[in-house]
Amino acid sequence: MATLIDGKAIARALSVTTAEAVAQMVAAGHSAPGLAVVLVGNDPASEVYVGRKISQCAKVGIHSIEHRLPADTAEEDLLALIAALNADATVHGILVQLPLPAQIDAGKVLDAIDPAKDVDGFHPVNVGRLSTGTGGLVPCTPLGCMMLLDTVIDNYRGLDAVVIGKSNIVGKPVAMLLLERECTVTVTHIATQGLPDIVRKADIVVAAAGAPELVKGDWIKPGAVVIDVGITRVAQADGTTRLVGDCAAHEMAHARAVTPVPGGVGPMTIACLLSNTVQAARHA
Ligand SMILES: Nc1nc(=O)c2c([nH]1)NC[C@@H]1CN(c3ccc(C(=O)N[C@@H](CCC(=O)O)C(=O)O)cc3)C=[N+]21
Repeated sequence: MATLIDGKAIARALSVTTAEAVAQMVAAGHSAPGLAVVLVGNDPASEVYVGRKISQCAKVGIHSIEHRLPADTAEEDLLALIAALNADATVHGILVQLPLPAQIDAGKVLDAIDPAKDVDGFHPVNVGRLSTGTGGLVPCTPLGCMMLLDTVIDNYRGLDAVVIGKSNIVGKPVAMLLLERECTVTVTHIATQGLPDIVRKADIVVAAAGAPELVKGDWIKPGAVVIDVGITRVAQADGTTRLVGDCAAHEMAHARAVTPVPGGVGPMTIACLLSNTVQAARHA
């Protein structure tokens, strides 16, 4: 039976370390790290995630400031808020929840965040730093994926890693992190031809296509490690809903280890956000 990688427990352990780091900073006479969370509009999923981020901040001693803006906010008003947060010395991290409403150019907004406060790691400077392996803030979900992999793999050198999904938020940065560890990395996506056969070669599979149960059991090589980043709420016959990942979870028994959905990558994303906030505060 495949080992279930307990993302909840690993995230909890990381948050304990983060809380200790915060306590040390405060004991040394510094102010607590501050995280500004910006939510534009009222997408229900975003509200749930933002609420979770805020409550986790409180648990580790990070001072969070929530900025809620109406769905019809003009781009220039959001840019003005970002400028104010950049200039505010009590704010060490800035997170603008995505997706943004259609009238706002998300690229412009991410470009406007001070790279030193970009705890999501989405600013082009941090993307460049990741791709050259020269430090910077690393996106939370990819960082969390690597921490989960680290619990079952100690030497990545020469392993075949297949990433499914080419997003700027997960697919591309996680590919960079795997490459840094000297995996042979193949980045695939929903239009990749012969995807099952490519995945069959993988020692490590990171599924981040946002396509529920795309990856079947017979795509997975026996002994492979599977990180399931996908999280989609699907309706069931009885009218209730459930969360499903990008992998057919019940078909993964022959894998060496798998992450559950929920309880896998999701909790790590938030724990890494808190950890990035402390890192940004330390540098400041
Ligand atoms: N600027 C920005 N940064 C983000 O990091 C960001 C974002 N925008 N927009 C949306 C996505 C999605 N995301 C998740 C965070 C936590 C869980 C999470 O905690 N999931 C739990 C609970 C799932 C549930 O019950 O809903 C789990 O998987 O166990 C999931 C998804 C962060 N995102």
